[in-house]
Amino acid sequence: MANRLTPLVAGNWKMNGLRADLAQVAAIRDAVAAGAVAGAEILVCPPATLLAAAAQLCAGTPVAIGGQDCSPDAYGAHTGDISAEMLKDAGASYVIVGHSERRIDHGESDARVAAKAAAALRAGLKVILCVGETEAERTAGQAEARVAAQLEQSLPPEQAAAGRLAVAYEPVWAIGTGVTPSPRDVVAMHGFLRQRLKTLLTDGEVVRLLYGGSVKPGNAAELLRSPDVNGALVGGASLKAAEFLAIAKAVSQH
Ligand SMILES: O=C[C@H](O)COP(=O)(O)O
Repeated sequence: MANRLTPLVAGNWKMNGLRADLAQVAAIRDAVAAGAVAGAEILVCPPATLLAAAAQLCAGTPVAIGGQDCSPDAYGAHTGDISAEMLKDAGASYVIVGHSERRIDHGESDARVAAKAAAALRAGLKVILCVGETEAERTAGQAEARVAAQLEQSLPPEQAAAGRLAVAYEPVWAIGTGVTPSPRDVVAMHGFLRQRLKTLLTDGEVVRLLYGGSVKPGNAAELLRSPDVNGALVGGASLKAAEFLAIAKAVSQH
């Protein structure tokens, strides 16, 4: 049966944004509060330096704020790291874990990603777990095997995850490149991930599956229209409120 889950449209600002850019968060908040994207849940994940201020701007509104990563540890001698508890305390309700930029830049293993997801859930956050194959893996016909392995090995414990997990499929070769899979390939991979989730989790049918990788206002409707695509994880196009809102509108109108 096709899923009819409330779509989640998440903006990942990555290492972008100064205090002046909080005006974009305020613009998103105002548009969402005015009902511009009714039918979709909206999340902004600014850099850690802006998280508390963004959360303050959006307090009491439907716009959620999230972190881009968290430590597997709750506190301690881990210079530069930020715990899930700290994100929660700053006003976050979500955190992204296992983004390919973290996996590649910081050598994060599936086991470490799973520990981060578990830590986030323990702290009371919702989790967006990212998976995705490289171009070489796709060319070698290993895309499904790769994302299946990442999914299985990065999942937090089932009981903790219930109702608080989303999975983002982000082919590494589509991130920030302007190149996307065909809508047909997105449908195929999301269908595959849905089947895997149903095998791995009792609530696998209702875990939202987001697509990420060069989503823009011009391609959002086409890329995100399948019933197993339950939203988007948007990078570059989330930095400007107008572009992000245009994507959210395209998603919410499905
Ligand atoms: O987390 C977001 C993704 O990595 C997609 O980034 P992008 O929209 O800039 O391609």
